[in-house]
Amino acid sequence: MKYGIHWFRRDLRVAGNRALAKQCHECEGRVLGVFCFDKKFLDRDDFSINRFQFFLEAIVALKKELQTIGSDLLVLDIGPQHGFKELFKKLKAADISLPHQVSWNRDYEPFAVERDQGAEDLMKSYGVASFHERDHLLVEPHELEKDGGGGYQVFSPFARKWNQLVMDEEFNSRVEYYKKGLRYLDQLAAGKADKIFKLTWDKLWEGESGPEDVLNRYVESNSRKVSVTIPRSGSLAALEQLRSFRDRMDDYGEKRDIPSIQGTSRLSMYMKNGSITTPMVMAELGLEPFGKKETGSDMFLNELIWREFYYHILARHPRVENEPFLKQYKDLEWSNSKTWFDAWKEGKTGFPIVDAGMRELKQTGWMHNRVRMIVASFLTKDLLIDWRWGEQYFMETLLDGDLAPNNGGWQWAASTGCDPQPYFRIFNPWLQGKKFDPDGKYIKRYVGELEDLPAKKLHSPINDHKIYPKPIVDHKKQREIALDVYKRAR
Ligand SMILES: Cc1cc2nc3c(=O)[nH]c(=O)nc-3n(C[C@H](O)[C@H](O)[C@H](O)COP(=O)(O)OP(=O)(O)OC[C@H]3O[C@@H](n4cnc5c(N)ncnc54)[C@H](O)[C@@H]3O)c2cc1C
Repeated sequence: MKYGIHWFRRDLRVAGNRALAKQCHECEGRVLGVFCFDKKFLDRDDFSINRFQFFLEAIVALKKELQTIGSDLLVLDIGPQHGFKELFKKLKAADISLPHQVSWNRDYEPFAVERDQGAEDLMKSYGVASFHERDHLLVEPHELEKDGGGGYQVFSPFARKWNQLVMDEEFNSRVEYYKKGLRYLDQLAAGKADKIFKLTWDKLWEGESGPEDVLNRYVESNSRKVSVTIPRSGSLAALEQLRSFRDRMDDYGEKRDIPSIQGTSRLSMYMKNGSITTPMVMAELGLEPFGKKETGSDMFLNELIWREFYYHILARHPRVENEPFLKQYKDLEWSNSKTWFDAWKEGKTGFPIVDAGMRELKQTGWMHNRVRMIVASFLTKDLLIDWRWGEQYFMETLLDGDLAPNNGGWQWAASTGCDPQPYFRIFNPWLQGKKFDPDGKYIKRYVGELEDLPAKKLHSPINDHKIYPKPIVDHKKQREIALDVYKRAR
Protein backbone atom coordinates (compact mmCIF):
# COMPACT_ATOMS: atom_id res chain seq x y z
CA MET A 1 0.00 0.00 0.00
CA LYS A 2 1.42 3.38 -1.00
CA TYR A 3 1.33 5.81 1.91
CA GLY A 4 3.31 8.83 3.04
CA ILE A 5 4.51 10.33 6.30
CA HIS A 6 4.61 14.03 6.98
CA TRP A 7 7.12 15.02 9.64
CA PHE A 8 5.72 18.04 11.51
CA ARG A 9 8.14 20.47 13.17
CA ARG A 10 7.26 24.15 13.30
CA ASP A 11 4.42 23.87 10.79
CA LEU A 12 1.78 22.76 13.26
CA ARG A 13 -1.25 23.05 11.05
CA VAL A 14 -3.11 21.35 8.21
CA ALA A 15 -4.45 24.49 6.50
CA GLY A 16 -2.14 25.63 3.73
CA ASN A 17 0.51 23.09 4.68
CA ARG A 18 2.10 22.65 1.28
CA ALA A 19 4.17 19.52 1.89
CA LEU A 20 1.25 17.80 3.61
CA ALA A 21 -1.12 18.76 0.77
CA LYS A 22 1.30 17.44 -1.85
CA GLN A 23 1.61 14.16 0.03
CA CYS A 24 -2.17 13.91 0.36
CA HIS A 25 -2.51 14.31 -3.40
CA GLU A 26 0.29 11.91 -4.33
CA CYS A 27 -0.64 9.23 -1.82
CA GLU A 28 -4.38 9.62 -2.39
CA GLY A 29 -5.10 10.64 1.18
CA ARG A 30 -2.99 7.93 2.83
CA VAL A 31 -0.74 10.22 4.86
CA LEU A 32 0.25 9.96 8.51
CA GLY A 33 1.85 12.56 10.75
CA VAL A 34 4.94 12.18 12.93
CA PHE A 35 6.39 14.56 15.48
CA CYS A 36 9.72 13.87 17.22
CA PHE A 37 10.75 15.47 20.49
CA ASP A 38 14.41 16.13 20.00
CA LYS A 39 16.43 15.92 23.22
CA LYS A 40 19.02 18.27 21.70
CA PHE A 41 16.33 20.88 21.46
CA LEU A 42 14.76 20.22 24.84
CA ASP A 43 18.15 20.43 26.56
CA ARG A 44 19.03 23.84 25.14
CA ASP A 45 20.02 26.50 27.68
CA ASP A 46 17.28 28.79 26.47
CA PHE A 47 14.50 26.18 26.69
CA SER A 48 11.24 27.63 28.04
CA ILE A 49 8.69 25.52 29.92
CA ASN A 50 5.93 28.02 29.21
CA ARG A 51 6.63 28.25 25.48
CA PHE A 52 6.90 24.47 25.35
CA GLN A 53 3.44 24.19 26.91
CA PHE A 54 2.00 26.49 24.24
CA PHE A 55 3.79 24.36 21.65
CA LEU A 56 2.50 21.11 23.18
CA GLU A 57 -1.04 22.42 23.14
CA ALA A 58 -0.65 23.25 19.46
CA ILE A 59 0.40 19.63 18.90
CA VAL A 60 -2.63 18.41 20.87
CA ALA A 61 -4.90 20.57 18.67
CA LEU A 62 -3.17 19.31 15.53
CA LYS A 63 -3.53 15.66 16.54
CA LYS A 64 -7.21 16.14 17.24
CA GLU A 65 -7.65 17.91 13.91
CA LEU A 66 -5.85 15.16 12.00
CA GLN A 67 -8.03 12.54 13.68
CA THR A 68 -11.14 14.51 12.74
CA ILE A 69 -10.17 14.54 9.07
CA GLY A 70 -9.16 10.89 8.86
CA SER A 71 -5.43 10.78 9.68
CA ASP A 72 -3.43 10.77 12.92
CA LEU A 73 -0.24 12.02 14.52
CA LEU A 74 2.36 9.86 16.24
CA VAL A 75 4.46 11.72 18.79
CA LEU A 76 7.83 10.15 19.56
CA ASP A 77 10.07 10.73 22.55
CA ILE A 78 13.23 10.70 20.49
CA GLY A 79 14.99 12.87 17.88
CA PRO A 80 14.22 12.29 14.17
CA GLN A 81 17.37 10.29 13.39
CA HIS A 82 16.64 7.64 16.02
CA GLY A 83 12.89 8.17 15.80
CA PHE A 84 12.60 7.26 12.13
CA LYS A 85 15.11 4.41 12.48
CA GLU A 86 13.04 2.97 15.33
CA LEU A 87 9.82 3.42 13.43
CA PHE A 88 11.16 1.83 10.25
CA LYS A 89 12.58 -1.08 12.26
CA LYS A 90 9.18 -1.75 13.83
CA LEU A 91 7.42 -1.47 10.49
CA LYS A 92 9.81 -3.99 8.97
CA ALA A 93 9.41 -6.34 11.93
CA ALA A 94 5.63 -6.18 11.51
CA ASP A 95 6.03 -6.83 7.79
CA ILE A 96 4.51 -3.48 6.92
CA SER A 97 6.00 -1.59 4.00
CA LEU A 98 8.00 1.56 4.64
CA PRO A 99 6.36 4.81 3.55
CA HIS A 100 6.52 5.74 -0.10
CA GLN A 101 7.89 9.12 0.92
CA VAL A 102 8.50 11.37 3.91
CA SER A 103 7.96 15.12 3.69
CA TRP A 104 8.59 18.20 5.78
CA ASN A 105 8.51 21.97 5.47
CA ARG A 106 11.67 24.00 5.39
CA ASP A 107 13.23 25.63 8.44
CA TYR A 108 16.13 28.06 8.35
CA GLU A 109 17.70 27.94 11.81
CA PRO A 110 21.27 26.57 11.76
CA PHE A 111 20.32 23.67 14.03
CA ALA A 112 17.36 22.79 11.80
CA VAL A 113 19.31 22.99 8.55
CA GLU A 114 21.82 20.45 9.86
CA ARG A 115 19.06 18.22 11.25
CA ASP A 116 17.18 18.24 7.96
CA GLN A 117 20.25 17.35 5.95
CA GLY A 118 20.70 14.39 8.28
CA ALA A 119 17.07 13.37 7.77
CA GLU A 120 17.44 13.52 4.00
CA ASP A 121 20.51 11.25 4.18
CA LEU A 122 18.69 8.89 6.50
CA MET A 123 15.73 8.54 4.13
CA LYS A 124 18.10 7.85 1.26
CA SER A 125 19.79 5.09 3.24
CA TYR A 126 16.40 3.38 3.63
CA GLY A 127 15.45 3.90 0.00
CA VAL A 128 12.58 6.15 1.10
CA ALA A 129 11.95 9.24 -1.02
CA SER A 130 11.82 12.60 0.75
CA PHE A 131 10.92 16.14 -0.20
CA HIS A 132 10.48 19.50 1.46
CA GLU A 133 8.48 22.62 0.71
CA ARG A 134 8.48 26.33 1.51
CA ASP A 135 6.26 27.15 4.45
CA HIS A 136 6.36 30.06 6.87
CA LEU A 137 8.24 32.57 4.72
CA LEU A 138 6.54 34.02 1.69
CA VAL A 139 9.89 34.76 0.05
CA GLU A 140 12.74 32.40 0.84
CA PRO A 141 16.34 33.56 1.32
CA HIS A 142 17.59 32.13 -1.98
CA GLU A 143 14.80 33.93 -3.85
CA LEU A 144 15.71 37.45 -2.79
CA GLU A 145 19.09 38.77 -3.82
CA LYS A 146 20.65 42.08 -4.71
CA ASP A 147 20.96 42.72 -8.44
CA GLY A 148 24.67 41.95 -8.32
CA GLY A 149 24.03 38.82 -6.18
CA GLY A 150 24.20 38.21 -2.44
CA GLY A 151 21.71 39.15 0.24
CA TYR A 152 20.67 42.59 1.44
CA GLN A 153 22.09 43.95 4.66
CA VAL A 154 19.84 46.99 4.90
CA PHE A 155 16.12 46.67 5.54
CA SER A 156 14.69 49.38 3.21
CA PRO A 157 16.08 48.03 -0.08
CA PHE A 158 15.28 44.51 1.14
CA ALA A 159 11.67 45.55 1.73
CA ARG A 160 11.50 47.25 -1.68
CA LYS A 161 12.71 44.14 -3.42
CA TRP A 162 10.39 41.96 -1.32
CA ASN A 163 7.41 44.10 -2.34
CA GLN A 164 8.50 44.00 -5.95
CA LEU A 165 8.70 40.21 -5.90
CA VAL A 166 5.33 39.88 -4.22
CA MET A 167 3.73 41.93 -7.03
CA ASP A 168 4.91 39.19 -9.37
CA GLU A 169 2.27 36.67 -10.41
CA GLU A 170 4.18 33.68 -9.09
CA PHE A 171 4.54 35.13 -5.59
CA ASN A 172 1.04 36.54 -5.62
CA SER A 173 -0.36 33.13 -6.41
CA ARG A 174 1.38 31.87 -3.27
CA VAL A 175 -0.82 34.17 -1.21
CA GLU A 176 -3.90 33.12 -3.20
CA TYR A 177 -3.07 29.48 -2.43
CA TYR A 178 -3.74 30.09 1.25
CA LYS A 179 -7.32 31.23 0.69
CA LYS A 180 -8.26 27.59 0.26
CA GLY A 181 -6.60 26.81 3.59
CA LEU A 182 -8.59 29.56 5.27
CA ARG A 183 -11.85 28.19 3.85
CA TYR A 184 -10.90 24.77 5.18
CA LEU A 185 -10.32 26.26 8.65
CA ASP A 186 -13.79 27.80 8.58
CA GLN A 187 -15.26 24.41 7.76
CA LEU A 188 -13.23 22.82 10.54
CA ALA A 189 -14.45 25.42 13.04
CA ALA A 190 -18.05 24.72 11.97
CA GLY A 191 -17.51 20.97 12.41
CA LYS A 192 -17.97 20.47 8.65
CA ALA A 193 -14.45 19.57 7.49
CA ASP A 194 -14.31 16.66 5.01
CA LYS A 195 -12.40 13.49 5.78
CA ILE A 196 -9.55 14.27 3.43
CA PHE A 197 -7.27 11.55 4.75
CA LYS A 198 -7.76 7.81 4.60
CA LEU A 199 -5.23 6.22 6.90
CA THR A 200 -4.61 6.16 10.65
CA TRP A 201 -1.70 4.69 12.58
CA ASP A 202 -4.00 2.05 14.10
CA LYS A 203 -5.11 0.98 10.66
CA LEU A 204 -1.51 0.79 9.45
CA TRP A 205 -0.36 -1.35 12.39
CA GLU A 206 -3.35 -3.71 12.08
CA GLY A 207 -3.09 -4.90 15.67
CA GLU A 208 0.73 -4.94 15.83
CA SER A 209 2.23 -2.62 18.41
CA GLY A 210 3.93 0.48 17.08
CA PRO A 211 6.11 2.94 19.00
CA GLU A 212 4.62 4.55 22.09
CA ASP A 213 2.91 7.92 21.59
CA VAL A 214 4.22 10.20 24.33
CA LEU A 215 2.16 13.35 23.79
CA ASN A 216 -0.10 12.99 26.82
CA ARG A 217 2.84 12.16 29.06
CA TYR A 218 4.68 15.29 27.95
CA VAL A 219 1.61 17.48 28.34
CA GLU A 220 0.92 16.17 31.85
CA SER A 221 4.46 16.52 33.14
CA ASN A 222 5.17 19.89 31.54
CA SER A 223 1.85 21.49 32.53
CA ARG A 224 2.74 21.02 36.22
CA LYS A 225 5.71 23.39 35.83
CA VAL A 226 4.05 26.19 33.87
CA SER A 227 4.19 29.65 35.48
CA VAL A 228 2.00 31.81 33.21
CA THR A 229 -1.48 31.51 31.75
CA ILE A 230 -1.10 29.73 28.43
CA PRO A 231 -3.25 31.27 25.68
CA ARG A 232 -5.36 28.95 23.54
CA SER A 233 -3.09 27.33 20.98
CA GLY A 234 -3.47 25.88 17.47
CA SER A 235 -4.63 27.07 14.04
CA LEU A 236 -8.23 27.81 14.99
CA ALA A 237 -7.09 29.96 17.91
CA ALA A 238 -4.62 31.70 15.59
CA LEU A 239 -7.33 32.44 13.05
CA GLU A 240 -9.59 33.86 15.76
CA GLN A 241 -6.73 36.04 16.96
CA LEU A 242 -6.08 37.21 13.41
CA ARG A 243 -9.74 38.06 12.84
CA SER A 244 -9.97 39.94 16.10
CA PHE A 245 -7.10 42.06 14.82
CA ARG A 246 -8.71 42.71 11.43
CA ASP A 247 -11.14 45.20 12.97
CA ARG A 248 -8.26 46.98 14.72
CA MET A 249 -5.82 47.03 11.82
CA ASP A 250 -6.74 50.52 10.59
CA ASP A 251 -5.55 51.93 13.92
CA TYR A 252 -2.34 49.90 13.95
CA GLY A 253 -0.11 52.83 12.98
CA GLU A 254 -1.52 54.98 15.73
CA LYS A 255 -1.76 52.42 18.49
CA ARG A 256 1.02 49.91 17.96
CA ASP A 257 3.48 51.81 20.16
CA ILE A 258 1.22 52.17 23.17
CA PRO A 259 1.90 49.30 25.54
CA SER A 260 -1.16 49.86 27.76
CA ILE A 261 -3.56 48.84 24.98
CA GLN A 262 -3.96 45.93 22.56
CA GLY A 263 -2.81 47.86 19.51
CA THR A 264 -0.92 45.00 17.87
CA SER A 265 -2.01 41.63 16.52
CA ARG A 266 -0.43 39.30 19.10
CA LEU A 267 0.13 36.75 16.36
CA SER A 268 3.83 36.18 16.95
CA MET A 269 3.46 33.12 19.16
CA TYR A 270 1.18 31.46 16.58
CA MET A 271 3.60 32.30 13.81
CA LYS A 272 6.44 30.76 15.78
CA ASN A 273 4.65 27.38 15.77
CA GLY A 274 3.37 27.65 12.24
CA SER A 275 -0.22 27.63 13.47
CA ILE A 276 -0.51 30.49 11.02
CA THR A 277 1.98 31.96 8.52
CA THR A 278 2.79 35.30 6.88
CA PRO A 279 1.15 34.36 3.54
CA MET A 280 -1.98 33.17 5.39
CA VAL A 281 -2.14 36.45 7.28
CA MET A 282 -1.77 38.35 4.01
CA ALA A 283 -4.46 36.27 2.34
CA GLU A 284 -6.94 36.76 5.19
CA LEU A 285 -6.32 40.50 5.60
CA GLY A 286 -5.92 41.24 1.89
CA LEU A 287 -2.56 42.94 2.49
CA GLU A 288 -1.13 44.50 -0.65
CA PRO A 289 2.55 45.03 -1.42
CA PHE A 290 4.04 48.46 -1.98
CA GLY A 291 1.84 50.41 0.36
CA LYS A 292 3.28 53.79 1.25
CA LYS A 293 3.28 53.04 4.96
CA GLU A 294 0.39 55.44 5.41
CA THR A 295 -2.30 53.04 6.50
CA GLY A 296 -2.41 50.56 9.35
CA SER A 297 -2.28 47.66 6.90
CA ASP A 298 0.87 49.02 5.18
CA MET A 299 2.62 49.38 8.50
CA PHE A 300 1.52 45.95 9.59
CA LEU A 301 2.84 44.37 6.40
CA ASN A 302 6.10 46.19 6.99
CA GLU A 303 6.49 44.37 10.32
CA LEU A 304 5.86 41.04 8.63
CA ILE A 305 8.64 41.95 6.20
CA TRP A 306 10.97 42.66 9.15
CA ARG A 307 10.28 39.13 10.26
CA GLU A 308 11.27 37.77 6.84
CA PHE A 309 14.34 40.05 6.82
CA TYR A 310 15.64 38.56 10.07
CA TYR A 311 15.07 35.04 8.75
CA HIS A 312 17.04 35.86 5.63
CA ILE A 313 19.86 37.28 7.74
CA LEU A 314 19.98 34.18 9.92
CA ALA A 315 19.87 31.85 6.92
CA ARG A 316 22.64 33.70 5.08
CA HIS A 317 24.77 34.48 8.14
CA PRO A 318 24.20 31.64 10.63
CA ARG A 319 27.11 32.97 12.70
CA VAL A 320 24.79 35.74 14.04
CA GLU A 321 23.30 33.12 16.35
CA ASN A 322 26.43 33.45 18.47
CA GLU A 323 28.21 36.61 17.45
CA PRO A 324 27.52 40.19 16.39
CA PHE A 325 26.69 40.72 12.76
CA LEU A 326 29.02 43.75 12.81
CA LYS A 327 32.36 42.16 13.50
CA GLN A 328 33.91 45.33 14.93
CA TYR A 329 31.80 44.76 18.04
CA LYS A 330 33.13 41.26 18.66
CA ASP A 331 35.28 42.35 21.57
CA LEU A 332 33.11 45.14 22.94
CA GLU A 333 33.96 45.71 26.60
CA TRP A 334 30.73 44.70 28.33
CA SER A 335 30.54 45.32 32.09
CA ASN A 336 28.33 42.26 32.62
CA SER A 337 27.33 43.00 36.21
CA LYS A 338 25.44 40.01 37.55
CA THR A 339 23.72 42.18 40.18
CA TRP A 340 22.39 44.59 37.57
CA PHE A 341 21.33 41.71 35.33
CA ASP A 342 19.31 40.20 38.20
CA ALA A 343 17.70 43.58 38.93
CA TRP A 344 16.76 43.85 35.24
CA LYS A 345 15.31 40.33 35.15
CA GLU A 346 13.30 40.92 38.31
CA GLY A 347 11.98 44.31 37.17
CA LYS A 348 13.72 46.10 40.02
CA THR A 349 15.96 48.60 38.24
CA GLY A 350 14.16 51.70 39.54
CA PHE A 351 13.19 52.65 35.96
CA PRO A 352 9.40 52.15 35.92
CA ILE A 353 8.94 51.55 32.18
CA VAL A 354 11.78 48.99 32.17
CA ASP A 355 10.47 47.30 35.29
CA ALA A 356 6.91 47.16 33.96
CA GLY A 357 8.17 45.45 30.80
CA MET A 358 10.27 42.90 32.67
CA ARG A 359 7.41 42.13 35.04
CA GLU A 360 4.95 41.83 32.16
CA LEU A 361 7.31 39.29 30.62
CA LYS A 362 7.61 37.25 33.81
CA GLN A 363 3.90 37.37 34.63
CA THR A 364 2.52 36.74 31.14
CA GLY A 365 5.27 35.37 28.89
CA TRP A 366 4.83 38.28 26.51
CA MET A 367 6.10 41.85 26.21
CA HIS A 368 5.01 44.71 24.01
CA ASN A 369 7.39 45.48 21.11
CA ARG A 370 8.06 49.10 22.13
CA VAL A 371 8.94 47.93 25.62
CA ARG A 372 11.13 45.13 24.24
CA MET A 373 13.13 47.83 22.49
CA ILE A 374 13.34 49.92 25.66
CA VAL A 375 14.44 47.09 27.97
CA ALA A 376 16.92 45.78 25.40
CA SER A 377 18.46 49.21 24.93
CA PHE A 378 18.57 49.67 28.70
CA LEU A 379 20.33 46.33 29.26
CA THR A 380 22.92 46.80 26.55
CA LYS A 381 23.57 50.57 26.68
CA ASP A 382 22.68 51.69 30.23
CA LEU A 383 23.89 48.54 31.99
CA LEU A 384 26.45 47.55 29.35
CA ILE A 385 25.45 43.91 29.59
CA ASP A 386 26.09 41.62 26.63
CA TRP A 387 23.03 41.38 24.36
CA ARG A 388 23.43 37.60 24.39
CA TRP A 389 22.45 37.53 28.08
CA GLY A 390 19.26 39.40 27.30
CA GLU A 391 18.60 37.35 24.20
CA GLN A 392 18.84 34.12 26.17
CA TYR A 393 16.62 35.42 28.98
CA PHE A 394 13.99 36.42 26.42
CA MET A 395 14.13 32.94 24.91
CA GLU A 396 13.71 31.41 28.36
CA THR A 397 10.62 33.50 29.04
CA LEU A 398 8.83 34.60 25.84
CA LEU A 399 5.91 32.55 24.54
CA ASP A 400 6.84 33.80 21.07
CA GLY A 401 10.61 33.30 21.56
CA ASP A 402 11.94 32.74 18.06
CA LEU A 403 15.62 32.71 17.17
CA ALA A 404 15.61 34.92 14.05
CA PRO A 405 13.45 37.85 15.24
CA ASN A 406 14.77 37.61 18.79
CA ASN A 407 18.39 37.67 17.69
CA GLY A 408 17.56 40.40 15.17
CA GLY A 409 15.74 42.49 17.79
CA TRP A 410 18.54 42.17 20.31
CA GLN A 411 21.27 42.94 17.83
CA TRP A 412 19.23 45.89 16.55
CA ALA A 413 18.94 47.34 20.06
CA ALA A 414 22.60 46.65 20.88
CA SER A 415 23.65 48.28 17.58
CA THR A 416 25.67 45.18 16.71
CA GLY A 417 23.28 43.75 14.13
CA CYS A 418 22.38 44.05 10.50
CA ASP A 419 20.90 47.52 9.87
CA PRO A 420 20.71 48.25 13.60
CA GLN A 421 19.90 51.28 15.70
CA PRO A 422 23.04 53.48 15.33
CA TYR A 423 25.28 53.06 18.38
CA PHE A 424 24.94 56.74 19.35
CA ARG A 425 21.12 56.61 19.41
CA ILE A 426 20.56 55.57 22.99
CA PHE A 427 16.97 55.42 24.26
CA ASN A 428 16.35 57.62 27.28
CA PRO A 429 14.11 55.36 29.39
CA TRP A 430 12.54 58.36 31.16
CA LEU A 431 11.51 60.00 27.88
CA GLN A 432 10.38 56.70 26.41
CA GLY A 433 8.10 56.14 29.39
CA LYS A 434 6.73 59.65 29.17
CA LYS A 435 6.09 59.39 25.44
CA PHE A 436 4.55 55.94 25.22
CA ASP A 437 2.93 55.58 28.64
CA PRO A 438 2.23 59.18 29.63
CA ASP A 439 -0.54 58.38 32.11
CA GLY A 440 1.41 55.45 33.55
CA LYS A 441 -1.41 52.95 32.89
CA TYR A 442 0.97 50.28 31.67
CA ILE A 443 3.51 50.93 34.41
CA LYS A 444 0.90 50.75 37.15
CA ARG A 445 -0.56 47.52 35.75
CA TYR A 446 2.71 45.71 36.35
CA VAL A 447 4.47 47.74 39.04
CA GLY A 448 1.75 47.63 41.65
CA GLU A 449 3.75 49.51 44.30
CA LEU A 450 3.60 52.65 42.13
CA GLU A 451 -0.18 52.59 41.83
CA ASP A 452 -0.74 55.62 44.04
CA LEU A 453 1.92 57.81 42.47
CA PRO A 454 0.76 60.59 40.12
CA ALA A 455 1.67 59.83 36.49
CA LYS A 456 4.14 62.69 36.16
CA LYS A 457 6.28 61.22 38.97
CA LEU A 458 6.75 57.99 37.02
CA HIS A 459 8.98 59.52 34.38
CA SER A 460 11.84 60.79 36.52
CA PRO A 461 13.91 59.13 39.27
CA ILE A 462 11.89 58.06 42.33
CA ASN A 463 14.25 58.32 45.27
CA ASP A 464 11.91 58.32 48.24
CA HIS A 465 9.65 55.30 47.84
CA LYS A 466 9.30 52.82 50.68
CA ILE A 467 9.37 49.73 48.52
CA TYR A 468 10.22 50.69 44.96
CA PRO A 469 14.02 50.80 44.38
CA LYS A 470 15.99 53.93 43.50
CA PRO A 471 17.38 53.86 39.92
CA ILE A 472 20.34 51.45 39.88
CA VAL A 473 22.22 53.72 37.45
CA ASP A 474 22.27 57.32 36.30
CA HIS A 475 21.09 57.27 32.67
CA LYS A 476 23.08 60.35 31.64
CA LYS A 477 26.35 58.99 33.03
CA GLN A 478 25.80 55.53 31.60
CA ARG A 479 25.05 57.02 28.20
CA GLU A 480 28.47 58.67 28.13
CA ILE A 481 30.19 55.48 29.22
CA ALA A 482 28.38 53.47 26.55
CA LEU A 483 29.29 55.94 23.82
CA ASP A 484 32.88 55.63 24.88
CA VAL A 485 32.85 51.85 24.91
CA TYR A 486 31.23 51.68 21.46
CA LYS A 487 33.63 54.27 20.03
CA ARG A 488 36.63 52.35 21.31
CA ALA A 489 35.39 49.18 19.61
CA ARG A 490 34.92 50.83 16.21
C1 LIG B 1 14.70 42.75 21.80
C2 LIG B 1 13.61 42.17 20.94
C3 LIG B 1 13.34 40.82 20.97
C4 LIG B 1 12.33 40.27 20.17
N1 LIG B 1 12.09 38.92 20.22
C5 LIG B 1 11.15 38.38 19.40
C6 LIG B 1 10.90 36.98 19.42
O1 LIG B 1 11.55 36.20 20.14
N2 LIG B 1 9.92 36.51 18.61
C7 LIG B 1 9.18 37.31 17.78
O2 LIG B 1 8.31 36.82 17.06
N3 LIG B 1 9.43 38.64 17.73
C8 LIG B 1 10.37 39.20 18.51
N4 LIG B 1 10.59 40.54 18.48
C9 LIG B 1 9.84 41.36 17.51
C10 LIG B 1 8.52 41.95 18.05
O3 LIG B 1 8.72 42.53 19.30
C11 LIG B 1 7.42 40.91 18.17
O4 LIG B 1 7.30 40.18 16.97
C12 LIG B 1 6.08 41.58 18.44
O5 LIG B 1 6.13 42.31 19.63
C13 LIG B 1 5.01 40.52 18.56
O6 LIG B 1 3.78 41.10 18.85
P1 LIG B 1 2.63 41.13 17.78
O7 LIG B 1 2.43 39.79 17.19
O8 LIG B 1 1.46 41.77 18.43
O9 LIG B 1 3.26 42.08 16.69
P2 LIG B 1 2.61 42.98 15.55
O10 LIG B 1 3.04 44.36 15.80
O11 LIG B 1 1.16 42.72 15.43
O12 LIG B 1 3.37 42.51 14.24
C14 LIG B 1 2.89 41.45 13.41
C15 LIG B 1 3.96 40.41 13.24
O13 LIG B 1 5.08 40.97 12.59
C16 LIG B 1 6.28 40.41 13.11
N5 LIG B 1 7.06 41.45 13.74
C17 LIG B 1 6.60 42.56 14.37
N6 LIG B 1 7.62 43.33 14.78
C18 LIG B 1 8.75 42.70 14.41
C19 LIG B 1 10.12 42.99 14.56
N7 LIG B 1 10.56 44.11 15.13
N8 LIG B 1 11.01 42.11 14.10
C20 LIG B 1 10.61 40.98 13.48
N9 LIG B 1 9.33 40.66 13.32
C21 LIG B 1 8.40 41.50 13.77
C22 LIG B 1 5.86 39.36 14.13
O14 LIG B 1 5.79 38.12 13.51
C23 LIG B 1 4.47 39.84 14.54
O15 LIG B 1 3.65 38.83 15.01
C24 LIG B 1 11.58 41.11 19.30
C25 LIG B 1 11.86 42.48 19.28
C26 LIG B 1 12.85 43.02 20.09
C27 LIG B 1 13.11 44.49 20.06
